[in-house]
Amino acid sequence: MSNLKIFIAGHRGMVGSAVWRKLAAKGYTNLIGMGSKELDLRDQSAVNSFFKAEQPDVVIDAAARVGGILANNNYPYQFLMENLQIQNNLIDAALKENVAKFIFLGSSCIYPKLAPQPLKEEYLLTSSLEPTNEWYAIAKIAGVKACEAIRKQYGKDFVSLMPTNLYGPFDNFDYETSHVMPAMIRKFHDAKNSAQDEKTAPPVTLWGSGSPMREFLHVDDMADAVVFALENQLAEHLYNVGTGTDLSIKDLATLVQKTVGHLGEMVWDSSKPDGTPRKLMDVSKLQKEGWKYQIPLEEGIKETYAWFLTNQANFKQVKIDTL
Ligand SMILES: NC(=O)C1=CN([C@@H]2O[C@H](COP(=O)(O)OP(=O)(O)OC[C@H]3O[C@@H](n4cnc5c(N)ncnc54)[C@H](OP(=O)(O)O)[C@@H]3O)[C@@H](O)[C@H]2O)C=CC1
Ligand SMILES: C[C@H]1O[C@H](OP(=O)(O)OP(=O)(O)OC[C@H]2O[C@@H](n3cnc4c(=O)[nH]c(N)nc43)[C@H](O)[C@@H]2O)[C@@H](O)[C@@H](O)C1=O
Repeated sequence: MSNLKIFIAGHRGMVGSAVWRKLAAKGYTNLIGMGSKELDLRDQSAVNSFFKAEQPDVVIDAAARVGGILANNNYPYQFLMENLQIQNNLIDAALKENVAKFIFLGSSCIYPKLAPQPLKEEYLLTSSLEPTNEWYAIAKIAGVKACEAIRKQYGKDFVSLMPTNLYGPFDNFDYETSHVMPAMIRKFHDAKNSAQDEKTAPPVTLWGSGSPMREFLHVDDMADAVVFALENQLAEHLYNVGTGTDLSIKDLATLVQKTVGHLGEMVWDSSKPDGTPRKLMDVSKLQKEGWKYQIPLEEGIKETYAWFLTNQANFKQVKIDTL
C-alpha cells in the first residue's frame, strides 16, 4: 500500500484509466483525477491553482488531444496548440510546486518519417516528420524537451515515455477520429451485424493502401510501463514503449476480421492517407532497465472486441471542437 499522492491527468482516457486501475490494484490509495469539464488543462491559472491546492507528489500526464491519422491531418491547429497548452501548464506547475516525479507521454510519431528502423531514441530530430501528424509530433517533441531541460537544469526526475500505437478498453471508436484498431473493430462488427445472413456481410472500407507497417501495444501493458517508470528511477530522460514487432495494416485487418467474424470483402479507399510507411520501435533501452510487454496481439484484440461487445451502448466517440 502506498500513500504517495499521484495526479493522473487524463484519468478518464484510455491510458489514464488503465494507469488508475493498475495503481489502485497495486495498493496506491491517494490517486487524484479531474475531468476536462472540472479542470480544463489548457487554462494556465486554473492548473496553477489546482497544483497549489493539491500539492501532488507525482504527476502522470496522460491528458492530450488524441486521434487517428485523419483527425491529425484535418485539425492541425488543435493537435498542435491544445497539446502544447496542456503539457506546458502541467510541466510548469509541477516544476513550480516541486513535484518529485513527472511522467510525460509522447508518441512514436516524434521520430522522423524516414528514420532507420527500428526507431532508436537517439533518432529524435535527425530529419523531417511525417506530414499527416507533424503538428501533434511537434507538440510532443516540445514536451520531451521541456522534461529534458528540467532534468538537466534542476536535476529533477522528469521522464518521457514514447508509446507506439495503443489499443484496448475505453478507446475512441468514432469512425472519423479514431485510430486504426478501434476503427477496424467497429467497422467489421457493424458490417457483420447489418448482414441478412452471416455469409452476405457487406464490404468494409478501410483507408489507404494497407501496406504501411504498424506496431500495437495493449493499453494494460502501457499502464504497466508507466507504473514501472513510477517505481524505478530511470537513468535517462526518454524511453520507447512497445513490443518491438509490427505487421502490415492489411495483416491487421485480416486478424481483426477473423476475430470479429466478418465474412465479407475488404475495400481499400486510396483517397485516405497511408501516413508514415513504418514506425517500428527499438524497445531495447527500456528492456535493459527491466520492462517488457506481456499481452500478445491476437489475445489483446480478442479481449478488446469482448470489451467492445459489452460496452456497445456507451463506447466513446470523440468529436473535435474547433473555434
Ligand atoms: N491512443 C494511442 O494510440 C496513443 C496515445 N498516446 C498518448 O497517450 C496519452 C493518452 O492517450 P489516450 O488515453 O489514448 O487518449 P484519450 O483521448 O483516451 O484520453 C485523453 C484524456 O485527456 C483528457 N483531456 C483532453 N483535453 C483536455 C483538457 N483540455 N483538459 C483536461 N483534460 C483533457 C481527456 O479528458 P476528459 O475525458 O475528461 O475529456 C481524456 O481523458 C496521450 O498523451 C497520447 O498522446 C501515444 C501514442 C499512442
Ligand atoms: C498513434 C499514432 O496514430 C496516428 O498515426 P497512424 O499510426 O498513422 O494512425 P492510425 O491508427 O489512424 O492509422 C494507421 C494506418 O491504418 C490505416 N487505416 C486503414 N483503415 C483505417 C481506418 O478505418 N481508420 C484509421 N484511423 N486508419 C485506418 C491508415 O490509413 C494508416 O495507414 C497519428 O495520430 C500519430 O500522431 C500517432 O501518434
